[in-house]
Amino acid sequence: MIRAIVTDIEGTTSDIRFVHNVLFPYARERLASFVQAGVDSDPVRAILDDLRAEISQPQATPDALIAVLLGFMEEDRKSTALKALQGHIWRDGYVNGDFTGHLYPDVPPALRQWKAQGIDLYVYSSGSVAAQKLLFGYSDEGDITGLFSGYFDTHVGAKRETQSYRNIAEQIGLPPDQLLFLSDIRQELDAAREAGWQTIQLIRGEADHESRHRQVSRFDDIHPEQTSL
Ligand SMILES: CSCCC(=O)C(=O)COP(=O)(O)O
Ligand SMILES: [Mg+2]
Repeated sequence: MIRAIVTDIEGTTSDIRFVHNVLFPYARERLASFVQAGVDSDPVRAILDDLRAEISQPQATPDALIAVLLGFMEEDRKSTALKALQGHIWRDGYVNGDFTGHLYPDVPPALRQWKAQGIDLYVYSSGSVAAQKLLFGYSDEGDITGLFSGYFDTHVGAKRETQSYRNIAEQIGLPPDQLLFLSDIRQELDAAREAGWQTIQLIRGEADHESRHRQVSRFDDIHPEQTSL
């Protein structure tokens, strides 16, 4: 029996094009000036210190770190420091109404139905917890953060590592076979399955013929009350 559902964002609840064509360029264009303006105070100061630790360069200057961050953005590196910084930059965009967090239309009704069935809902994304709360707080359908019982980011580990799902299960406090992970990425689902979780792959675009996970194209094709997913 499924007692909690943990969902990915990019490619699962939300269009990958929103993340790559709206959020990432918005952060890239503002990254250097945001860092330069905030270099002497938190949160920027703390994020730069975390980045120095992440790259083992304790003496790196802010300009050098800006270059590292832009390089990370280029390769879509899931750096915890980069993700924290992006979350702070995106805040302005959401608050100013430059964009709203994209949600596939099938997502909010399904989340509401699962919640009404007594299933707890969580988010796990490489985007920082603050960024996740912004996306769902300023979503196409308004603030839907009330549906979620908790959020996880790379502080629990990377999404393709099995230990991350063990850590999340421990924090949620449920046995892994009562947890369902939803993602578009086969390797993330493989890691969750390895940790004993149930898994479903969202296929919002291109088919994935190498996957051994059950596949659906919409949230309303998911029926967690059925024992056999
Ligand atoms: C909180 S929305 C932005 C998501 C993000 O920054 C990202 O890199 C998505 O990565 P994921 O591993 O969740 O696909
Ligand atoms: Mg994804």
